[in-house]
Amino acid sequence: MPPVLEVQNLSKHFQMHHLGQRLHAFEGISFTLHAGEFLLLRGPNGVGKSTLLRTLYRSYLPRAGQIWYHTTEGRIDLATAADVDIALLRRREIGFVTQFLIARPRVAAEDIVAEPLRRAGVAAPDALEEARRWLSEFGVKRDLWRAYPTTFSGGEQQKVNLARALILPQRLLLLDEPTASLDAGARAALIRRLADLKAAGVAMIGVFHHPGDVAGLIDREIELTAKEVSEDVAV
Ligand SMILES: Nc1ncnc2c1ncn2[C@@H]1O[C@H](COP(=O)(O)OP(=O)(O)OP(=O)(O)O)[C@@H](O)[C@H]1O
Repeated sequence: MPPVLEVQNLSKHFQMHHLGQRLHAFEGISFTLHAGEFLLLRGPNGVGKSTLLRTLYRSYLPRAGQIWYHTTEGRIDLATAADVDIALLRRREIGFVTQFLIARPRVAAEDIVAEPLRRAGVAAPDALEEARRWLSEFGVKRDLWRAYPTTFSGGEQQKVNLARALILPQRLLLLDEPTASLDAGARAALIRRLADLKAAGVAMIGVFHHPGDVAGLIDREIELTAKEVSEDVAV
């Protein structure tokens, strides 16, 4: 079986023009990830963990390196793929889970959660039933299901976000501190869901404030180390 992801010599820096400096987020990262594997990213604050996840998701472009994502039709380099291909992969195969919900005005919590299933062709009543099951699983109170999350507390928004992000198994999940500010019940529900997804073959790369939460899931770890800031000279 080919891997899901092969990352080769990936580097990223930020050009800080106002300071005349360049900040090296990470250098020469390489790893291979197969279906059902869980990779933990570790390291102190500001070392580049979120930046690496965002680069893999192609929210950021790397300075150098390849991000080979293997599909049934061959492999595609996420570092250089066309935006249209990235959009398609994000819709169908690659998920990014953060603690932040982008709540839209006047869309009910249960509709936000059901949307990925509706898009995948699931009939509306079935999608809604499944959405309610996940809202319940993550501990969102029943009387909030028809309400608009724009007014929810931070933790409630996060639960809606997780229910939506994890309702449909994807091939690759990027997890950026999804447990931050969750209560114990929701944290346990999240870990159960991640374990089920892993067993179903979903490959995952995650950053966790408390890695002990996911200790039973981790197959491999990468420790990012602090990089120097250098003078901003032309490359
Ligand atoms: N868009 C940006 N422009 C400039 N610098 C940035 C940008 N995004 C991140 N950085 C810088 O890159 C470094 C790495 O940030 P990142 O958020 O990846 O760290 P992290 O390891 O996830 O930190 P934490 O554990 O605190 O969440 C930080 O010094 C940050 O200020």
